Amino acid sequence: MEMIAGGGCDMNKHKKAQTAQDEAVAGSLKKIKNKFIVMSGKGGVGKTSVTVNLAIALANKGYKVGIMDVDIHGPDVPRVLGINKEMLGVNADKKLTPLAYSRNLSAVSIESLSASKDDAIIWRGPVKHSVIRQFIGDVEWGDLDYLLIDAPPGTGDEPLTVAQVISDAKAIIVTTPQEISLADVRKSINFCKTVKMNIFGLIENMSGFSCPHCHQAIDMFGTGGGERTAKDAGINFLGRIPFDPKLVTCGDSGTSYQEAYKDSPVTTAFDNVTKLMSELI
Ligand SMILES: Nc1ncnc2c1ncn2[C@@H]1O[C@H](COP(=O)(O)OP(=O)(O)OP(=O)(O)O)[C@@H](O)[C@H]1O
Repeated sequence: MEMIAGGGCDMNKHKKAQTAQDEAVAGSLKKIKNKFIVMSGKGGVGKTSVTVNLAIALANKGYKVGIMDVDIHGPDVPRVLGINKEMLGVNADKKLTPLAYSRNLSAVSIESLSASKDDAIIWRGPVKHSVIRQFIGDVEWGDLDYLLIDAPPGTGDEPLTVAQVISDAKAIIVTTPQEISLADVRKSINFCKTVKMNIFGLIENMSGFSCPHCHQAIDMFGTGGGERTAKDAGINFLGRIPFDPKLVTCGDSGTSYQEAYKDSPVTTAFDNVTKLMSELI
């Protein structure tokens, strides 16, 4: 991928490239009906797991779905989808072709551009901004019903770039039920207000655990805090995803949880969230 950021001696050439990329970005976005950025105030609350599973649930319903992994420093989407051995292709128009997970679901991640998966990426904000624009404009996304954008935790360069470049992107905030996570959610809500990004709703992840032996419900991190926070902030509560250790093993091995555990409470929860999403848009 040719970088157009980082300065250049020929200003005219740079401006021309910038205009061509603006047009490419606008052209790609025009073909995508719904854009959602999945964000959280705190790390490890399950953003990637939620993004991937929402995408699979939507694709299973027949929607065309793309995942754009803008977690530049910790790109996990290809691994969780089980397509981390593949690299992005290039088509006849010199556009990048996303990784195909299934007929309805494709993904783009920085992970699928670098041959060495263990390299640390050390980029400043402007380079990340440029890469995210290229992930939109230089990728042949085609017509999509949903683009889900997996952002790193917090309110840094990546969500800021998404807010600036994709003006109709809406935020889905993921939290766990503990008070510490909920405090961080309030920061994400304030970030969205500041950058004028609509908040589509909030999902409470790791919400309750059903003991596999006695089936008793155990509230490991509490439950209901997400719904209360959503209500207080006047935003949609999209649902609760229960804690299930099998999600960890599936995520680590790149196996589809929803395929393996079709009737589980987690699969049902993702199905319900995606139903609600299509009702609310
Ligand atoms: N509902 C759940 N039940 C059990 N484990 C879960 C659940 N959701 C996520 N996990 C596990 O929690 C860990 C963190 O999840 P994940 O990587 O999706 O979080 P993240 O918010 O994207 O993390 P990061 O801050 O690193 O971007 C993973 O091991 C994942 O498998």
